[in-house]
Amino acid sequence: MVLGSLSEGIGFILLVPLLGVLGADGGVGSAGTGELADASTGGDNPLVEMLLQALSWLGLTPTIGGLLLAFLGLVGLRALIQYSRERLSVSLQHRLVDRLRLHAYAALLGVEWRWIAASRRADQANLLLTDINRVGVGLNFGIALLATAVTLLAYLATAFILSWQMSSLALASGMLVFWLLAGQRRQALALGRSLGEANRDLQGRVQESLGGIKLTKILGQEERHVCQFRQTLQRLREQQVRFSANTSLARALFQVAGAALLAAYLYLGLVFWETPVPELLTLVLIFSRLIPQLQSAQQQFHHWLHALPALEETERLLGECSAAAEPPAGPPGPAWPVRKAIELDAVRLTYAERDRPALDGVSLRFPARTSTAIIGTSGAGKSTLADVLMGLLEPDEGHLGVDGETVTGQRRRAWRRSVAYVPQEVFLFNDSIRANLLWGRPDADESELCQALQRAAADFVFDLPQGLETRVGDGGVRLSGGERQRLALARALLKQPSLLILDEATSALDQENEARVREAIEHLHGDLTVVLIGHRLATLEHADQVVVLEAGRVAARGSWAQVRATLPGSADNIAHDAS
Ligand SMILES: Nc1ncnc2c1ncn2[C@@H]1O[C@H](COP(=O)(O)OP(=O)(O)OP(=O)(O)O)[C@@H](O)[C@H]1O
Repeated sequence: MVLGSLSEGIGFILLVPLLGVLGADGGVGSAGTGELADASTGGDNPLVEMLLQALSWLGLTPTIGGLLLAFLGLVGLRALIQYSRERLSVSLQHRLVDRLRLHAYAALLGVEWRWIAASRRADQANLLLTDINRVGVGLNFGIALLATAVTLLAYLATAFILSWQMSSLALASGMLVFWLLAGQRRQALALGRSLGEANRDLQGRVQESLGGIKLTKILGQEERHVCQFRQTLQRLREQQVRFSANTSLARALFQVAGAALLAAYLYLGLVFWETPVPELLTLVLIFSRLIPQLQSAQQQFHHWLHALPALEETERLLGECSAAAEPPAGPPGPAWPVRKAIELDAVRLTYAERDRPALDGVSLRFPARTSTAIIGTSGAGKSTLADVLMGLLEPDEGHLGVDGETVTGQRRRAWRRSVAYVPQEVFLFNDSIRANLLWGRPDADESELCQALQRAAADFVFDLPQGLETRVGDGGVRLSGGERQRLALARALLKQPSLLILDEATSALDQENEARVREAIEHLHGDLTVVLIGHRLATLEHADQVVVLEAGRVAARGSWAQVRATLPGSADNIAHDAS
């Protein structure tokens, strides 16, 4: 950067003797040889003298041809340096973007579930896809600004050596123009903020409308979505157009101010200070380069300020992620077997911005290798209980324990490796059935995959033309709800968990398949601990223990017969609702 600016400064100083030849001697110095007449070439400027001496020391005769060659060489050197700087800057930008993206992605995955559940997915997607990219672009402008600033310094230093009066005037005027454009810069910052909001809106809109596209079609609301999308796009476009107008206006103001300054310098130099023509022409040349440089600096600063809100937003979200980060996972260890029981001891948990606790002093015991059914009205706290049981949520009070060991901090992540969970809304990756199953256990072989499918009553896979290689589509859209649930159960079983939680996981099954899955679950009896949430009556009757939750509290507990006796009528109603 410094070398490039130096070459530029020296190059312009070399123009002084050249212009001296043309201006003062009216042509070449020594006829025929192209050598310069010594006194007139450098004027009385010590720096020019020094440069000429350095050239002759290098064995180069200060001829017009020699000086022009040296000038060309310096311009070439500067072009090479600029080319390398730009390449370096772009590669730095991409490396920063990739590293920041990876860091943010890992940070988002490592954050507490409570934070994830409370935050907006669109903001996280916007961080990863748009904001971090803007940070990279901002960095590129920042580096360019630094390079321009160094070049500007070199220009100024050269100009000061040639004529300190004009240089001071130029510097003062440049600072004045810069100060006058402060409003434009404030606007660039504000527009950068609004662009961030518009991007987040767009991200949210796209995610929501594509996620709910089926509902949109059923409700016949396509036009409404298009209209909302158009409004969001319009808002985004407005921000971009306003920023572009703001940048163009700043550039135009600079151009006018630059031309006015140049005219003023010429006038003052010629009429008042009687500056020698070669120096004046060099100064004109320098200033005609100085003004575009100042203009570039202003534009780069503008773009940097416009990208700054993205950096602030990235910092804010990463700060939140690090404040809400789960303790580190620790090295992967062996499966965590349950020998005696999983226990909840006086667990209390309240979600943010909620007055009422979702779980209020829940104490339960899940003996190893038995099944427990949890039922309760909607909002009673069943899913929250499941999240605590699998170590996803840390209770505010009380604790989760396995065989007497408290599962907290780092141990929560270790425990989760031994837990499998099948929710009502199954998630499948847009990949083959095989790839989806292998998420359960990456090293499972063919016979283990087949066995898991059999156990989960998912043998429909073998009748598909492409079998395990069948692609399931976005979220498994190419399969029926029941097929998705059975695949998710097969994936859970492949994990060979110590605790299997089925959260309304057979809701989409017909009676025949539900009976087959129930049979599969019954076969698991004695192998692993099973927790069934909100299941059908037939399942409840076979569970070793039934727990009824009411408003976050345990209302009844025992065998299905005991629970019915404790809560006559209401237990039946709840079970009926779940069916
Ligand atoms: N992420 C969350 N943020 C704030 N409140 C929540 C959150 N998740 C659940 N709740 C609240 O906690 C309470 C318990 O919810 P939970 O989902 O555990 O109930 P549930 O018994 O599983 O209900 P359902 O049978 O309808 O799924 C409810 O009042 C619910 O509104």
